[in-house]
Parts: sequence; structure tokens; C-alpha cells
Amino acid sequence: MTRLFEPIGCKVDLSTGAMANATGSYQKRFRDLDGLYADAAAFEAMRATWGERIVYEVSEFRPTDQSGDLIFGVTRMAPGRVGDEYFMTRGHIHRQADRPEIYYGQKGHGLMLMESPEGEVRILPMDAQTVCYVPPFWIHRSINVGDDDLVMLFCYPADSGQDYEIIARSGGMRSRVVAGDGGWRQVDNPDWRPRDAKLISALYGQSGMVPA
Ligand SMILES: O=P(O)(O)OC[C@H]1O[C@](O)(CO)[C@@H](O)[C@@H]1O
Ligand SMILES: [Fe+2]
Repeated sequence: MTRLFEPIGCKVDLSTGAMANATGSYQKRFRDLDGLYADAAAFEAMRATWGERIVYEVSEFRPTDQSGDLIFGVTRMAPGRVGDEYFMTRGHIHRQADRPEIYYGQKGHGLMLMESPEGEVRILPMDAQTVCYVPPFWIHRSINVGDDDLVMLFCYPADSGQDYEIIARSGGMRSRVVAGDGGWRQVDNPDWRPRDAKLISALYGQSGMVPA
């Protein structure tokens, strides 16, 4: 007989970003994020005071890692900038690249920065009560452009996995988000290199799916 997984409810504490009944959590401290930001000198200047501080933390619930199941959780990201570039997550594509993800903004003001394998860029707002759909094959990174914590719920297929190397291999994401006059603005990353056709077709080939 099939043994069913026990249903569970998880209360989210908006002041801390913690989720009750989480099966795991991790924290990314400032010092863990060396190399992520364009302004290396600004990063070094902040290291003494910021080094041990948490930039973002994740609490998650992973029932199983089986295809068809879901992983969900909450990310809390502090407000701040390195030089003029806002705090952000490392960013990744799913190791099984055809797996999508949903985010739901709960507190603060954020952006979801997305990049297709071919290098198209999309930016969606991630404010409270905004649902953001990250379709299959899009590299994704969240950014806190507000003055307060950014708290977001996320949910994705349990067999997705994460590949962080795709961003490193291209010299970062194609766009960066920096402080502009009265808000954020998108700037080109001069270090960005396009992915070659072989890598792109390997990503799509995983699923045999051809993008529209
Ligand atoms: O894994 P990264 O790119 O550091 O960013 C963390 C965020 O992405 C996730 O890995 C979900 O895909 C969450 O853990 C969290 O929302
Ligand atoms: Fe993801």
C-alpha cells in the first residue's frame, strides 16, 4: 500500500522571515558573496563591518526529492548595496533546466532578474502580494531594491536542483541593478559573455522541449 506523506502547514513570521516546521535552512553572509558584485573595492571596504552579517537566509521544506513533489520555503534578504549595486542572491538556473519556480512577495520591495540562455533579460517587481512566475529555462536572481527586509515565498519542483556555474561562466548576469536617481536602474554588465550554441542546445535538449 502507498504510504502517504503527512500534510503540513507552515506559518511564516514576516518579521524574521523564518518558516515554522522547516526541514532545513541556510544563511549567506556577506563574506560568502565575494565576487558577486561589480565593485570589488567597495566590497573590500565593507568587509570589516559587514563580513559576518547575514545578507540573505532561506528556510525551506523538502518533503522528498522526487519528481512530482515540491520544495517550498521563504527567503529573507537584508537591504543594502555594494557600491551602487543592490544586495542580491547568487542566482542560478535549475540543474534540470526545464523546471519552473513561483515566488510570492510577502514584505519589502524586490526585483526578479531573469536571463534566458540566449541572453534575453527580464525584470519583474517583487513587492508584497506579487506572484512572480519564473518559467522553465530562465536563470533567476532576486534583488532587494528597498530600504527594508525583502521576504519572499518560493516553490519549485523537488527534482529541479540548482546550477550556479552558468552565471560564473558568462562573467555574471547580463544586467546589473544599481541605484539611480530616485530608484533603481538596469545597467549592462560589460564582463558578460554570450553562451555558445552547444551549451544552449544542451540546456534545451535535456527535456526535448523546444522553446516557443
Ligand atoms: O540559491 P540562490 O541563488 O542563492 O538564491 C536563493 C533562493 O533561490 C532558491 O534556491 C530557490 O530556487 C531559494 O533557496 C531562495 O529563494
Ligand atoms: Fe530557483
